[in-house]
Amino acid sequence: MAEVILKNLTKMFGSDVGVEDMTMTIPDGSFVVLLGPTGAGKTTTLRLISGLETADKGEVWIGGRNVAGETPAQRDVAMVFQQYSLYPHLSVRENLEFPLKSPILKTPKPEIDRKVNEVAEVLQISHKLDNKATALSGGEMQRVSIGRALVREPAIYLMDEPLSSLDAKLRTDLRVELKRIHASLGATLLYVTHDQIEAMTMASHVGVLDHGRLVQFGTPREIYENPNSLYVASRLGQPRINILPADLFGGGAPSGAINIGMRPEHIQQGDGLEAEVQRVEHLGDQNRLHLKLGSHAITTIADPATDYAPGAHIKIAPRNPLYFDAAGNRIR
Ligand SMILES: Nc1ncnc2c1ncn2[C@@H]1O[C@H](COP(=O)(O)OP(=O)(O)OP(=O)(O)O)[C@@H](O)[C@H]1O
Repeated sequence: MAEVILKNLTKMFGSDVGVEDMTMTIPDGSFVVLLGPTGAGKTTTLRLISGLETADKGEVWIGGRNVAGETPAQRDVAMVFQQYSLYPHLSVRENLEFPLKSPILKTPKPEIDRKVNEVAEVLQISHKLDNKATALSGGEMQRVSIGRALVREPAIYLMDEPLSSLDAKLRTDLRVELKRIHASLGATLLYVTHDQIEAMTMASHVGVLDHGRLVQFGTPREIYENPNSLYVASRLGQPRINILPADLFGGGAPSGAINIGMRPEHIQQGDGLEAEVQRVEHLGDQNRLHLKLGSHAITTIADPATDYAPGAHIKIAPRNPLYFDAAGNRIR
């Protein structure tokens, strides 16, 4: 496995920004998750690393090598797409064997069998090994395409929302498996997802993209607790952070603050301003309260034993709030 470094990488599509001046180090053995809304440049970043796309400017370094001019095969990356990409005329086993049969790798047959069986087991598709790839459900096909990446030990795995087409149970299982595979292989992974839980549970580092630019890079905890902008603060956290006028709760806001940001769990109850409960969601382990404070909607959480009903009044005050200036930059 290898460290991957992007230096001032830029890719334009006509006047549309794909990736702009991106500099990022993906440490050897890390699990980096890219977050950002649609069009932020996540897929383009993966395609530039894999060599499926050529940069206008900047460099990609894999394992200490500038890979400019190398083909995707020479770069030794394994890519998993959101949509499965299998050879329909081959069986599941043949699809899984395919990457190992590459003339560059020259993998011995017993090693191929061992790898294929092991990966099939992890992905719960052992009983389908002799099926034609087309005789599978969508979820099974996606597992085979993940398997085709996992049989190899490339410099880096590049995964573009690989679990998004799977059902909730399988997603949870595979999340755990991917994390285990990452730990046991010491693999380097760059992973794109829109799923908060995937990002928070799997990532060693999170990179947040905005219009092709990397706007913050850090551990999931750093990104969650110490976002450098309102944009980054809004990318993690479900329910989302509450963004309100900075002076809503009276003094205390630093000069230049326009907005106060309060995560749902950072609202103290029993003190402060009176809000009205609009709606309560009972989630089992917690109650989610939707409040109205003047004209503002606020979401917070409460102990599952509480029995607030719509119309009830509750006093709230910020605890460890974040403050942002007019441009959305964090000021405290
Ligand atoms: N082949 C292409 N031709 C033209 N424009 C492209 C091409 N690929 C990407 N783009 C543009 O580049 C920008 C970044 O796209 P990209 O697919 O990298 O975003 P993304 O963050 O992966 O989005 P999503 O979450 O929807 O997959 C978008 O504005 C997109 O329209």
